[in-house]
Amino acid sequence: MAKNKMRVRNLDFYYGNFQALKDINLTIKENKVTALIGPSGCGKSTFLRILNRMNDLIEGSCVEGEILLDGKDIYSKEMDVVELRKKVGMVFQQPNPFPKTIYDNVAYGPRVHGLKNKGELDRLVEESLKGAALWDDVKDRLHESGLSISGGQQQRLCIARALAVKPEVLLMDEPASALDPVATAKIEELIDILKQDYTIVIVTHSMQQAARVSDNTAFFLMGEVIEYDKTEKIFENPSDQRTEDYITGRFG
Ligand SMILES: Nc1ncnc2c1ncn2[C@@H]1O[C@H](COP(=O)(O)OP(=O)(O)OP(=O)(O)O)[C@@H](O)[C@H]1O
Repeated sequence: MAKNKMRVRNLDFYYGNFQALKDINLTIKENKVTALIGPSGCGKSTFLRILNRMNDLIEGSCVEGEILLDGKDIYSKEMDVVELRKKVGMVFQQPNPFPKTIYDNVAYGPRVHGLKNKGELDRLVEESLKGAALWDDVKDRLHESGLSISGGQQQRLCIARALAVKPEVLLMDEPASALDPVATAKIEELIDILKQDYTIVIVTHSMQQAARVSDNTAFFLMGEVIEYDKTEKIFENPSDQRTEDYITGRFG
């Protein structure tokens, strides 16, 4: 039985007066891939961002309920948000390397957290690029711009940048939707490898992708989780008619 890595209880979320998430309860299992699916605007990205408090800066937003990481409430006063984001990293839809060298992109996080030793940084950059299956592509051009490589490579660079601070959970918001099929397949293969060491939560618009990469799937609809179960169950024998309608393409 996989351990619970994150646990969400009775979560409500508001943008001002608009309630974007309603009474969400779900558990994210360690070293598994959890996919969030559902039609546009149903709250998937909002939910993902709550998991590392990326929504904190949105004026007028309000979180109610409990979100636990290893049993600790991430919204409690004692929680250090910088430490939280180190543990719970994020990769976005559009590859967004910094306009810096490949090396400096990966070294950025560790440097912010105080690592100065060149030998250690070199090792960490190599290890992170290997972890993101990018080392062989870029090992001879570490001092070229992170923007000089292909879109798929840029996305793997962003994954390497996230891995460099040694996170425990990786949040991915449609990480392959801006990529071609070959680059997408590489990201999917990588996700399969990364889950040995990390807990992954991925938002995807592609049901095929959710079916291919995830262990568990949550179906969101209008701010609610309609069904959350093992991925095979969701796709082969969903319990709720609305899930079935969505996965068979009857709406959304
Ligand atoms: N900053 C914001 N302020 C106000 N409302 C917002 C904000 N961000 C999102 N919303 C609203 O919250 C709801 C959920 O949005 P969210 O982006 O989480 O959905 P989603 O399922 O990720 O959609 P998509 O698949 O299109 O990215 C939508 O109705 C959206 O318009």
